[in-house]
Amino acid sequence: MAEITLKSLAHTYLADPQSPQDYAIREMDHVWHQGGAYALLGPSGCGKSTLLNIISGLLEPTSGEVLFDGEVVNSLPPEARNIAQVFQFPVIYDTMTVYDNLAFPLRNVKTPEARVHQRVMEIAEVLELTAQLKRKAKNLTADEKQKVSMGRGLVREDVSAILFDEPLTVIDPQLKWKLRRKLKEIHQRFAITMVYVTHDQLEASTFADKIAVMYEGQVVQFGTPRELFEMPNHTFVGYFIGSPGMNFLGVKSRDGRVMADDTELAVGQGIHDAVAGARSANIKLGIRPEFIEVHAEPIEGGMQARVDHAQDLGTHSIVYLTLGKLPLKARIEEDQETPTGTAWLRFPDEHIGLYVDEFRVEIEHD
Ligand SMILES: Nc1ncnc2c1ncn2[C@@H]1O[C@H](COP(=O)(O)OP(=O)(O)OP(=O)(O)O)[C@@H](O)[C@H]1O
Repeated sequence: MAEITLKSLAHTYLADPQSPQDYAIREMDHVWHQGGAYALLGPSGCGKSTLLNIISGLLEPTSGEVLFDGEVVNSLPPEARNIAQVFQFPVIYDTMTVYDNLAFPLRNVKTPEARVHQRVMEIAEVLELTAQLKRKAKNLTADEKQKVSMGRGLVREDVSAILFDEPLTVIDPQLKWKLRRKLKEIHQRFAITMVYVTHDQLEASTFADKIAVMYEGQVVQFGTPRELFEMPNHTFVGYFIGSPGMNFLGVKSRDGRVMADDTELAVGQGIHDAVAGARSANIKLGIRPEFIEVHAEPIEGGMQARVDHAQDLGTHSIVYLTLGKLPLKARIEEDQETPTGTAWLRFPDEHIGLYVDEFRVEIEHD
């Protein structure tokens, strides 16, 4: 088992890179601590698989170092790194039985047969494969094959880490939820470092204690699901996490007021000072739909907005609003009145994030 450190790591697939855009991984430093359950979350093409393949040794980075427990492993081939990897599609031996497939990684490292049996039975039980153990892998369903593939990744206790690259893609939605819970259970039982790649925020937050959000080849935030929700560090995290994502309004300071386009925003002095003091003209105010106060009647300090429509989602509604010329989304709970026509909005200062050149800045509240 190992702590995995990435030091000044960068990777490009191009022979002659000219700009940061040419890098699949832009220079980064990151630590995956021993025993953690982590997710690597980001949209298609942000560099997740590239990063995983660098850690497992399938790919050599253009620059920087990969360290396992402080030892540089850049030149070690995958088999010497002692990493188990589970891919999107099953990697199993069709002609072998399920039992032999699960036993394979253990027999490969000369594990005594009694121990092989113990481990195979244990993993088969957790993954509910016991009844299939004697069957040939080729006769299994796609779901069952992927479970065997995951079992092969999980069966060795002595691995440095287990890397999962979107392992539940081919799994039926009902079973997906169950398998995620199983993985979590396995993690808690065996305390192996696990890194789980996905583009699905729900999948990431049900599995991981901490999530690394990747965007354009960079980890833009590494935090608990709650931190990512409450304090997104980067506009991309605000937009990507949450459903719907965070509202962002381009703002500037004019005559002592905070303006979004031609609309004055009712916000505290601390926010005004931060907007006025920003070193760039790219300033965005971010507020989550959950934190916008929406009133059906005028209230003191409320900003008047037009209600365009509401989407009833059963336990809550999403209201689509226009403030001045700017579109906004707000979440209204079941027991709250959904306004029609006009609404009055308040942005509580403590729930406002301010982003300069896309990164969150500190606000000194009064
Ligand atoms: N073998 C390759 N040769 C050239 N470019 C590649 C190669 N593999 C990936 N890329 C490019 O590197 C970038 C990162 O790709 P990567 O597959 O790591 O992203 P990802 O986040 O895993 O995406 P997905 O979820 O779609 O697999 C993309 O721009 C991709 O086109």
